[in-house]
Amino acid sequence: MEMIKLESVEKDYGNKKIMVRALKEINVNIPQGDFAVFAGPSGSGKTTLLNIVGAMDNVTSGKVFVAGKDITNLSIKEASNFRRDKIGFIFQSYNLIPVLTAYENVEFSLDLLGKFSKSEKKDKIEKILEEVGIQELRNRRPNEMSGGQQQRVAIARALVKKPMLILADEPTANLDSVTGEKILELMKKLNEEEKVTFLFSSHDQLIIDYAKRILWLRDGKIRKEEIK
Ligand SMILES: Nc1ncnc2c1ncn2[C@@H]1O[C@H](COP(=O)(O)OP(=O)(O)OP(=O)(O)O)[C@@H](O)[C@H]1O
Repeated sequence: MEMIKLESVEKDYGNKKIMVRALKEINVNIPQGDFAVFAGPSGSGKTTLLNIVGAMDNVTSGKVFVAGKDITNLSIKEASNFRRDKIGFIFQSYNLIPVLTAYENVEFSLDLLGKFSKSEKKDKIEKILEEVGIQELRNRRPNEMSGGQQQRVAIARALVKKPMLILADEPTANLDSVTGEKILELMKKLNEEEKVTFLFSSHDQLIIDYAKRILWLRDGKIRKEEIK
């Protein structure tokens, strides 16, 4: 099954006077279970594409399908439900809630779904904290953890609801290369064992090395698709 399908996607920012065409005639097919990256220089359109796939931004023209659903013209409410139910997000700046502990940050993601009891949540959270290797840090707040540890919490938060798709925007940008590699190994394991589809945006060579599919962007166009 296709997890992501983009058909003739174009994206303009601005108005008639000052217009930036951020994406031009983008056609993409990413199958379920893939480990794919949008790669390319700064300003080439990577983040814009990731935001479109995550229903955080609308296209100017073209069609967007994710997990078999047409998400091209969702209302604000539909888009937010779609993100909550189908997608896990990981950001370069982690975006954890500072007043909550690691455990509570992960719990918050399940609370949004509103369908699990306290003990169901506990089982899921403990399992995922162990899987990402931070069980002993469960009571720490973000400012009491290293960058790599915070990124593990962010991964646990994205994964705990078992999303079909994880979107990760430059997830290794703030990590040293050893920590970045550990995080990527973890993501690869989750991709292989849990069959979660990963889509990255990055110019980090490490992510490009790990990716199974590389979509090379330049000036808002896909210049080359590389499959390993
Ligand atoms: N909100 C916005 N308003 C106007 N132009 C924008 C906006 N967001 C992005 N752009 C423009 O769209 C183009 C693509 O930007 P985008 O952020 O998607 O690139 P990127 O490849 O993710 O870059 P980086 O690696 O620097 O994050 C750039 O020319 C950028 O200046």
